[in-house]
Amino acid sequence: MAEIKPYSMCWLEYTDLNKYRDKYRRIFGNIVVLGDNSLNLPLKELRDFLTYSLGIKPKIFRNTFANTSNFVLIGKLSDVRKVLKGLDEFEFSLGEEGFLIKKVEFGENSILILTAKEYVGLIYGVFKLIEKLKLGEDIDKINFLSNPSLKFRILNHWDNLDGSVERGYAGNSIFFKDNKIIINDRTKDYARLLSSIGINGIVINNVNVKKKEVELLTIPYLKKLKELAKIFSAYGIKIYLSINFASPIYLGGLNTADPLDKRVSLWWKTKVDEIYEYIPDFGGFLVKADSEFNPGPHMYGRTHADGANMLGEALEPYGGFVIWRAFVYNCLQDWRDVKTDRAKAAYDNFKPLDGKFMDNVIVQIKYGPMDFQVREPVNPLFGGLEQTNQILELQITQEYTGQQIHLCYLGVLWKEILEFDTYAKGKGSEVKEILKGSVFKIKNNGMAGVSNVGDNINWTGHDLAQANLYTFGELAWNPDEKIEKIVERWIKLTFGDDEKVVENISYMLLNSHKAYEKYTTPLGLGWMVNPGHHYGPNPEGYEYSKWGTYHRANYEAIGVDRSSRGTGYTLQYHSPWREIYDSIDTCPEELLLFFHRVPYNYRLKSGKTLLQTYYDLHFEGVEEAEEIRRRWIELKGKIDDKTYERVLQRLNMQVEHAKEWRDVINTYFFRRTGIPDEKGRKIYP
Ligand SMILES: CO[C@H]1[C@H](O)[C@@H](O)[C@H](O)O[C@@H]1C(=O)O
Repeated sequence: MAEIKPYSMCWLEYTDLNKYRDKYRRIFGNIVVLGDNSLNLPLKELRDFLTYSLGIKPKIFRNTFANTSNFVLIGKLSDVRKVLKGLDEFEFSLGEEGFLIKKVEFGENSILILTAKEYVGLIYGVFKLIEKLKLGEDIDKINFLSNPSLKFRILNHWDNLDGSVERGYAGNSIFFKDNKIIINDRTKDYARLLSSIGINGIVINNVNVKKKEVELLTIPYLKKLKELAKIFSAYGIKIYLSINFASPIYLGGLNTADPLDKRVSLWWKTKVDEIYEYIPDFGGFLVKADSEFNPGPHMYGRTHADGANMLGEALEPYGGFVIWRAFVYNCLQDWRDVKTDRAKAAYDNFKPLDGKFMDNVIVQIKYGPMDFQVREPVNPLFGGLEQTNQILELQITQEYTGQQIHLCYLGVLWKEILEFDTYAKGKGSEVKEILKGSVFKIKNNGMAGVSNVGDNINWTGHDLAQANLYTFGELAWNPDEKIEKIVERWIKLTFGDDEKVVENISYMLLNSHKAYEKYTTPLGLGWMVNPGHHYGPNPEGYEYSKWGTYHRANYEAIGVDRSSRGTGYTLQYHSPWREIYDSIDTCPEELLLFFHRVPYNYRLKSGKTLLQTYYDLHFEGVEEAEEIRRRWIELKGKIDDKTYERVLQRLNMQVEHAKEWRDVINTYFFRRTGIPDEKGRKIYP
C-alpha cells in the first residue's frame, strides 16, 4: 500500500489499475538503469507507480541486462547509444529538456526505452510514461518523442512570508508560515506534481514584495532556500524570487536604488554572487517595478530597460534571468479624466523600449491590457514587441473568474489567447508562434501562470480547479494541443475512464467559462465586481475609483470608445485588427463594449438590441450554471463521496451566486434605461 497522505495527489494519485496489469506485466517486470545514482529519482517514480497502481514489483538491474529478456531501459541517450544501435537520429531531434519513449525489438527481447539527453528529460519522460500507463495506452509500438515548445514554463506564487496568499482561494501558503519557509513532504509532492506537467520554474513569493519579504535575500533565508531549491531542482524546476527594486535601500543601507548609480549595481552584483553560492541553479528575479506602489527605476528618472539591464548584468555570469513585468499603469487616475486609457499603458510604456533589453531579460505581459478579466482582447504588446523576450502571464488563480467557488475552466480562454493571430509579420503570427520563437528572433520566451495552489487538501479549493493547473502546464509544454484532449486526459487521470464521468465532466469544464462570462459581464465589459476582494457583482464598484477601470454607463449607452476616434487604443494593433476593432460593425461582439461605446438600443448581428442581449445572456448564464450542476449530480455514485459532496457544495453556491449576478446586473441596466425585458422575465425594479 502506498502511504496515505493528508492531501490528494491530483492526477498523480496511485489509483488501482489492476485491470491493466496483464497488459504491462511482460515488459515492466524488469527495469534496467544505465548510469549512476542520479537516476534513482525517475526510477523510484516508475517503481512506486508500478507497485502501488499495477501491483507489479519490478526487478531492478543496474548497468546490465545480461539476465533479462523483456525490460524497460532508462538512461541518458549517450549511455543508451553505447548499448543499442539505431538511435543516431535522436541526437538531433531531442532537445535539452525533451525525452523519447520508444519500444524496440532486440533479438528475442522487447525493450521499452526511456531516454533523454539530460537528466531533466528523464524526469519529464518518466511522468509522461506513467501517465500513458495510467491511461491504459498501448505501448507495443510506441515511438513518442517530445520536446517542450516553450522555453520558460513558470508558476508565480503570490505567497507572503506570513503564510497568506494574495488572491489565493485554496487556503494558506504551502511555502511560508509565520515568516518561516516550510519544507515538508508536501514540498516534494508539489515538485512532483509540477514536474509531471513540465513546469521548469517557480517564483515562490508574491510580486508585491513588502518589508518582510525583502529579507528573503538575506543569509538566514538563503540557507533555507538552498534546501528548498534542492528539492525542486531534483525535479527539473528552478527557484526564482520576486524582489523589491528598492532592496539596496532596505537591506544595503544605501540612500538610493537608482539603477545607474554604481553603488547600487555593485550592491546587486554582490547580492547575486551570494545567492548563487547558496543556490547554484537559481533561476533569477521577477520584478514588479513602478507598478501599484512598488518602487522602480521611474523614481529616479530611469527607464525599465535601465532597471532590468542592471539586474541582468548581475545575473548574466550565472546564466540567471530577469523577468520584468509589463503591468505598469497609472493607478491613481481620476475618473473625470477621459483621455487616459489604462488599456494603453503597457504598450505605451514598453514599445519604445523594444530592443533595449539584454538577452537575459524577459518582459512578462498579462494576457490582456487590463487585468485578467473574464474576457479582454489580447495585449497588443504581443506582436508589438519584436526584439524583446516575452512571457505570457496568465492567471490560474481565479481572482476575477469566481475565486474557485465557481467552476470556471480557463483552458478554453487560454487556448484562444495562444491562437490569436497578431499579424505582426502577416498571417501566421499567432501568440503561440511568437512564444515558440518562430516569428521573431527572440528565443527566451514562455508562459507564466499565477498559481491557484494553497494548503487545502485538494490543493486548489475547488477540486475541478485542478484542471486549470494541469492545463497550464500541458499548454506551456505544447500550445498546439487540442483543449478537448487535455480535458479528457485530466479527467481520466483524476477520476478514471468511466464514459459518463468523462462525458459529463468534459461538458462541465468546456462550458463553464462561457457560462461564467454570460452571467457576469459579457461582451467585453468586465470590472463590475466588488472593489478590494473582487468577488460578486457591483456595477459601479470601480466606476469612480482611481484604478482606471470605467464603463461610463449613462441612460443611453455604455462602454469606452477605444477606437481611433476615442482613446486610440485600437491603433496599437497591427492590421487587420486595428481596422476590425476600430469599427463597431466589424468588432467581434464578445469584445464590443471593450472597444466601443454602444447605445442600449444598438442592434447586434442577431437583430436583438444590446440591452435585450444583456438580459438574455444573464438568464442563459444562470440556466447554464444549473445545467453544469445537473451534470455533476448525474455522477453521484461514480465519484468518491467526499469529492462529490465538496464539488456539489461549490456548484450550489455557484448557482446561487450566478443568480445574484444576473439580478444585480439586469436591475442595473433596467434602472438605467427603464426598458423592460421583452420576454417579461423577472427583473427587480
Ligand atoms: C499581486 O498584485 C496583483 C493584485 O492583487 C491584483 O488585484 C491586481 O489585479 O494585479 C496585481 C498584479 O498583478 O501585480
